[in-house]
Amino acid sequence: MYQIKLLNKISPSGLDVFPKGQYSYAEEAQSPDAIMVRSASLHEYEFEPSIKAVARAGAGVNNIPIDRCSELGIAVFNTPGANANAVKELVVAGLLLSARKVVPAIEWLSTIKDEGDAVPGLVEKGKGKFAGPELKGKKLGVIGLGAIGVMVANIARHFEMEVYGYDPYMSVSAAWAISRSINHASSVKEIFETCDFITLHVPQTPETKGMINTESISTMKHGVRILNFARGGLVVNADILAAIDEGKVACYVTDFPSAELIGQKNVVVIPHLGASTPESEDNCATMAAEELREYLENGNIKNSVNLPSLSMERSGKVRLGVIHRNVPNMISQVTQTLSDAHINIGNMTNKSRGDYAYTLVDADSDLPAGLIDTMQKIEGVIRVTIY
Ligand SMILES: NC(=O)c1ccc[n+]([C@@H]2O[C@H](COP(=O)([O-])OP(=O)(O)OC[C@H]3O[C@@H](n4cnc5c(N)ncnc54)[C@H](O)[C@@H]3O)[C@@H](O)[C@H]2O)c1
Ligand SMILES: O=C(O)[C@H](O)COP(=O)(O)O
Repeated sequence: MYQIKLLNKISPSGLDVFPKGQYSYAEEAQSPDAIMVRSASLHEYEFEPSIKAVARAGAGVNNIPIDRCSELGIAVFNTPGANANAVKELVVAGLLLSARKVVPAIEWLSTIKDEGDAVPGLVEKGKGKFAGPELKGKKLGVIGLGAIGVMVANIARHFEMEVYGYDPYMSVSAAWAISRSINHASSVKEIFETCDFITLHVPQTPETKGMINTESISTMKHGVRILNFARGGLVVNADILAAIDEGKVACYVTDFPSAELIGQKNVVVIPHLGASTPESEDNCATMAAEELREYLENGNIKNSVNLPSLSMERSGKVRLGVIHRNVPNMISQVTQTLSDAHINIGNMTNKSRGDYAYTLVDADSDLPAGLIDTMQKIEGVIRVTIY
């Protein structure tokens, strides 16, 4: 029986992917084979030795200690694109909220709610202070052209915005999906200097952390509107609040609340609702559960963020999955261990990713006792699993 430990609320339609009688899932598990998580932080988590995989039902993996997982031989998965449409739709709302002052206007209405028949007149008299510009004809800069950024760039064209996109690592599939009418920015500086609206769609990494700060804001247009539906850490809150105070930034819309942002003028704070739709919660949970099943049952890897993608049709009697360092002589030592035990290899495949590599072997006969221990002791082998 495989045990899945749930560290966040996971959509039931994803949990239905796990066959009853073969899998159990719960918030507590004695010896979990895998973890399913959304935004809960695993940075302080003591991984049980039984854990072979972590599946993030979502996109961002900055809540997971990827390097530590790799060293423990734990495969980390995410669900690319599964919640992109939900985020895109909320970004559209964010664009409009950043321009049209709808939030403070609604708040103002509650101050005149006891004025009886005078309300309509007060509205017409007072609404002027909530006027805001249209999107049409304005320049939108999209930083990060992945699953979400491409969708945002494309839909903004339907508002007749002039769209600029920046992503030095853009994937081929994103390049196919983006509209030809999007202008290619060759540097992030070009986005900062050119655009009236800037929206962030990059992961939080050491490279992107704090990218919106006093220095970068100083290169932006006066009255720029900034949207952050990616991660709170991309923006230095104190710097953006100071820029709002000076009028340099007209509005900051963020999906990542913190105490200093809530209630501030010209800041719209949303409680991390980007992916909170039933559709995207189902998509993410289903994709994550399918990835886990494929890995736990067959050792096949799809959508891992720390190990290579690798799948092989099942053949032979026993399958071995070996996570090892990406250094010379590993494959030969793995195969030598099998040949020393007179085991014929029916099929095998290997792929590397950065410092790590993964070898899948289908053996034609049962493995003798002790073989796994012998293989596990090879220097550079991190984890050996039988499937
Ligand atoms: N608000 C939410 O609920 C919510 C939901 C989903 C994702 N997110 C956040 O949004 C991020 C993007 O999600 P996605 O699904 O589009 O991911 P993605 O991996 O499809 O796209 C990220 C893109 O950023 C690009 N990139 C990386 N570093 C860059 C840099 N320095 N400059 C420019 N581009 C860079 C990558 O090349 C990639 O194309 C996630 O990492 C996550 O942090 C938030
Ligand atoms: O990176 C993501 O996928 C989002 O931030 C969604 O997070 P959530 O699953 O906690 O809503």
